[in-house]
Amino acid sequence: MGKKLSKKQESSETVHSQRIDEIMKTDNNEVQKEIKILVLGTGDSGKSTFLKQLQILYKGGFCEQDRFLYRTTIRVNLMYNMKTLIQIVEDLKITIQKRTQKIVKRFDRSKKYCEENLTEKMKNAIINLWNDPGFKQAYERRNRFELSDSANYYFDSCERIFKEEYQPNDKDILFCRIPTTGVNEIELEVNNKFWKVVDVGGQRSERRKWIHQFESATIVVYFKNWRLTSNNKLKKKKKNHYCIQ
Ligand SMILES: Nc1nc2c(ncn2[C@@H]2O[C@H](COP(=O)(O)OP(=O)(O)OP(=O)(O)O)[C@@H](O)[C@H]2O)c(=O)[nH]1
Ligand SMILES: [Mg+2]
Repeated sequence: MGKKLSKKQESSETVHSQRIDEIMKTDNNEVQKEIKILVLGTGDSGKSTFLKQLQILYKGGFCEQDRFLYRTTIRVNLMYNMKTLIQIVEDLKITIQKRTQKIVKRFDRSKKYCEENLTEKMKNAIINLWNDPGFKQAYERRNRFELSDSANYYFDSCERIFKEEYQPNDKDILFCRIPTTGVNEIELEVNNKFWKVVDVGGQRSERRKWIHQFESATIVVYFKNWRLTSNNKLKKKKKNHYCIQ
């Protein structure tokens, strides 16, 4: 009797154990299925650009609402970039044409640009200034200043960007710089696996938030800004101005 009961007990324990094994296997598979990639790096190193590329490659690109939001930023950035380039021309005392000097004097150097500054006059001013070889020379020397590497792309596209019906294409969006505050996430399903890619802000004030993201990270990817290599350190001199140490 006792022997029979023990056999029953044994088989029930085996079933129980098998069940636990199955649950653990399923749980393990679930955990393995979601891979969290934490993207770290200093500001302007290309973290958010990487997420945009993933959006294009795996999520069907950008919706109309996204494009509309980028449109305003691209236009406003374009004006700020020209304002910075004028500052570079002046600071470096680069020779520019007489006709261009007049445009510089009349250039609207607003503290805060918005869509209202997008006038025909502004568009012509940017195109004319950019056509001056002195401005191209200033752009080549931008590494001493806070001017985006993609500024030339937007200056070249000024006519198109100022058009009323302008809708940014994927390249326009990839080049658009918006410093991240907080956390951006994108979830993807690739090769039967779920990937969560987490992008954080790399500006100094944002870095204290990184610690909260490490816990469940499977992979950490660190992006490096080529401008900030040890031989090419940028030291802030005054607002918007950097110099190489
Ligand atoms: N030419 C070129 N430009 C790039 C490349 N990757 C990124 N950029 C540009 O460099 C800038 C990087 O900006 P973000 O991707 O917003 O940088 P980030 O690391 O997210 O910066 P924070 O959000 O401030 O931490 C953008 O203007 C991009 O267009 C690249 O491979 N080639
Ligand atoms: Mg970013």
